[in-house]
Amino acid sequence: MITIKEKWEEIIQKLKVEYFLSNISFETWIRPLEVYDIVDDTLYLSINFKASIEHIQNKYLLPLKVCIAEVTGVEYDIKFIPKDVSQSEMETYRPSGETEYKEEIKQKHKKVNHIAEQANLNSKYTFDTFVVGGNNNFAHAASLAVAESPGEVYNPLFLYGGVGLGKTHLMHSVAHYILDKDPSKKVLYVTSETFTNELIDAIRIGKTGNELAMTSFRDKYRNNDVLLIDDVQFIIGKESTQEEFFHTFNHLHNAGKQIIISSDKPPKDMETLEARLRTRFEWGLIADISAPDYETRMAILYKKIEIDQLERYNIPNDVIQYIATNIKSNIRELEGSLNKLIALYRINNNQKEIDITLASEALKDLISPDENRKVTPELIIDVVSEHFNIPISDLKSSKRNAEIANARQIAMYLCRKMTDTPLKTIGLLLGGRDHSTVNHGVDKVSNDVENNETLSNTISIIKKKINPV
Ligand SMILES: Nc1ncnc2c1ncn2[C@@H]1O[C@H](COP(=O)(O)OP(=O)(O)OP(=O)(O)O)[C@@H](O)[C@H]1O
Repeated sequence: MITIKEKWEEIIQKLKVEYFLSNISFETWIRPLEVYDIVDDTLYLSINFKASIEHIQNKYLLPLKVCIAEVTGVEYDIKFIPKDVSQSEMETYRPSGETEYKEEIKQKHKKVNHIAEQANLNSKYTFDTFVVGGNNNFAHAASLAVAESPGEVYNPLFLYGGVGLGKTHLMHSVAHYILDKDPSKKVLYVTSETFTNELIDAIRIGKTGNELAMTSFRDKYRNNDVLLIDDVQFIIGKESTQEEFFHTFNHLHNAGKQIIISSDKPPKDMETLEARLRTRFEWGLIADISAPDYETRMAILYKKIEIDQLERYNIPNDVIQYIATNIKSNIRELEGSLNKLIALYRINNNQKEIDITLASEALKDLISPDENRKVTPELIIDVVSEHFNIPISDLKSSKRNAEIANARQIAMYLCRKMTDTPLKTIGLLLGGRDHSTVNHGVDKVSNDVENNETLSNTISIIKKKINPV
């Protein structure tokens, strides 16, 4: 309590700076807040007017939580109460009974988690797990503003930046935040690949006389309060997809629904994007995410250690610094190297110490950001695994279920088409398969790709991920 009171000025000044509060907002809403009491993990803040509670709750609850946690190191639940509340009234603001309260929260979480899953959201991608640094603070503040007032402030919100820098993480954070506040909101996250493939299917089925296919496609995408489209660069050059997306966009925008888009570049640099879509993308706010600086990389590594409970490995500081120094331009790789380090340590039955030597072994296959990305079979297998969200170990295993077998054959096909690697070597890299199995896989995908437009779309997207140039 004393710490919070002592640090209160520091906390609210941090909030003002980091969340770009105007003087007026700061003086009206934040300055009058006072620390009233702390009970267990709940911090009670008093407010001048009862009527302002809802507004402050909606606008400033999360920023306050974040700043208090950053300054004091403690995450509190926050409750706002009117300034002149009496002790007996105070009880009405407290949770009625600890057990019922916890049960209520648990049930709410369960319900929201289920809704988030249906919206295709990754439960790990929230504002709480997102590290804010100089590279992303503008995008973060914009995302938070959209999360607080969807459809009202920046519409669309267009996030762009290089591979693995947190665009998807931020989009999902906004969606989780909105659902947490109001689980009745309809939220949908899709990649532009899914949008394109579903459109291709709807058109194909429509041609067989089934008119409902297109209607249900449109219902799915237009009947939302928040639509998130990831990696929109992959719809470029596909006329019918751009056309349909244009109408989806207009429909949602006219209805005041929030659209969030991510891309690897800003609209002005998307050369073959139709002009009418480009202008629309520029209507709202465009925010970029760049590569993180050293301090942010360190903070991300520490956050990951905390979230994945890796403290028990006692990873020395110089090892963490070594990773942060060497992996500079892709946060996915930053996280990957930490995972690889732990995997190496465990493979060696915890015999080898976690030190710089082990770390350099873990990092040796990672592409140096300064070098041009060389297309190797290893890289292809990596990208395919990530694209289909299937672990590399499954691609190499003897598992034969359709999803895995399909991804494995696509990896074979791409290794053959994009590199000079002999069939035998591809087979070895994919779990010791013989060259005739690889040959069969390559032939199968080569044939299917001729007749299957969704497969062809998927493969062209994976190719761009492997070699963006
Ligand atoms: N600021 C951050 N704090 C914590 N984790 C982060 C941050 N930025 C990215 N990450 C993590 O890095 C990984 C890659 O991020 P994400 O998938 O959001 O990148 P992306 O920009 O969407 O990449 P792509 O261009 O490949 O779609 C994720 O695991 C994400 O949680």
